[in-house]
Amino acid sequence: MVKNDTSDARLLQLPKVDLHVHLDGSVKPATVLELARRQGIALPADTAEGLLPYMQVSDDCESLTEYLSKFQFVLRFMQQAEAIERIAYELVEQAAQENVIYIEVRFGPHLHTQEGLLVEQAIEAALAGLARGEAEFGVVARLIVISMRHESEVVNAPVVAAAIRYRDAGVVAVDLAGDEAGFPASLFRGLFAPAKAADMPITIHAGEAAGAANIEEAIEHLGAKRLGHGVRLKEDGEVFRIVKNRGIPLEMCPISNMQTKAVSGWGVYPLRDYLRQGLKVTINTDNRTVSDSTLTKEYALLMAHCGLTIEEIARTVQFSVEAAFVDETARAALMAKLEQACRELGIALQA
Ligand SMILES: O=c1[nH]cnc2c1ncn2[C@@H]1O[C@H](CO)[C@@H](O)[C@H]1O
Ligand SMILES: [Zn+2]
Repeated sequence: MVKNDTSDARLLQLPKVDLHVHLDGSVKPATVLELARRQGIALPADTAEGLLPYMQVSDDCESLTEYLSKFQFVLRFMQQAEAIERIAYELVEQAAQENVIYIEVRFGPHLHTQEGLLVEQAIEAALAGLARGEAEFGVVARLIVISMRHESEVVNAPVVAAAIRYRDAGVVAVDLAGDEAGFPASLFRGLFAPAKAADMPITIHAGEAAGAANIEEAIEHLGAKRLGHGVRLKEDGEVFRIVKNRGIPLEMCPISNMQTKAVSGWGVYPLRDYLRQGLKVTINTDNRTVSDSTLTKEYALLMAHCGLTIEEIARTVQFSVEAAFVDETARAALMAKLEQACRELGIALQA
């Protein structure tokens, strides 16, 4: 990796926003050690280091489905409210360590009901952990509730309904995640109709493991206001124009996109082209542990491999603030923080 010392120091200091990060993909291995001990669950290794192969993908990961298999291991330890609360709190802590000022954490509450927890209890636990983190570290932290593609509507409809009920308590949006190639967006029109009707923001994982048709479907029929990944947008000029003309932000996650083989390598990663063609590109971690990611690392890799300038990185943070699911007062406060820091760091922002 090419390193530029000056820009590296500024990358760490730059205020950041993470709009796309999964709770269950961002658990610290050391926390699993403690939770396993407390919950009486046997582990395949007795050090944090030794647990990594069970929690992180390796470079030879071949697909999104292989990537998703990593989540089974960690979900075993996330079936109790205290565990969810703690992991949410620790995710805010991890974010604070690299100057994240705003984070939208997402999780699928139904994945945490294997031992009797209710969807509502899982949501409350995650919200409590985020609130504790926000109070302690000063990172504004909100929750996005996920429905999983492989789950039936009988499971997913109550998840969307619960998300809508917790709207004023810190749930800011709903999402669809999981196996995109196996379950196209068109199957979920009915599922998101209540969120649309309630004017609850919707973001959809689309154009990651399947083509641009899923992006069009997510926007036109599911009501997506933002897109998770959207890497494969370039495959269809018409869909590209829709995304551009409507200013729909892309939540791109470069390291994850390399690992799931959404693209074949950094040389053909379209993020910089999208940015230069006027799309509202944001940069996110997806899964801090599974992908071994931080925003600082994502930025450095984009500068090294795709030629992004630090000004372009800051531009994407500006897009993230604009795309955040917050009210206008909160947005203005975040923008002011970003602008102030950029002045101090000597990074020119677009007016
Ligand atoms: O990049 C991704 N694409 C699709 N699904 C994902 C990705 N990362 C995580 N999950 C899925 O979302 C669930 C809830 O957080 C995780 O358990 C995982 O199955
Ligand atoms: Zn994701």
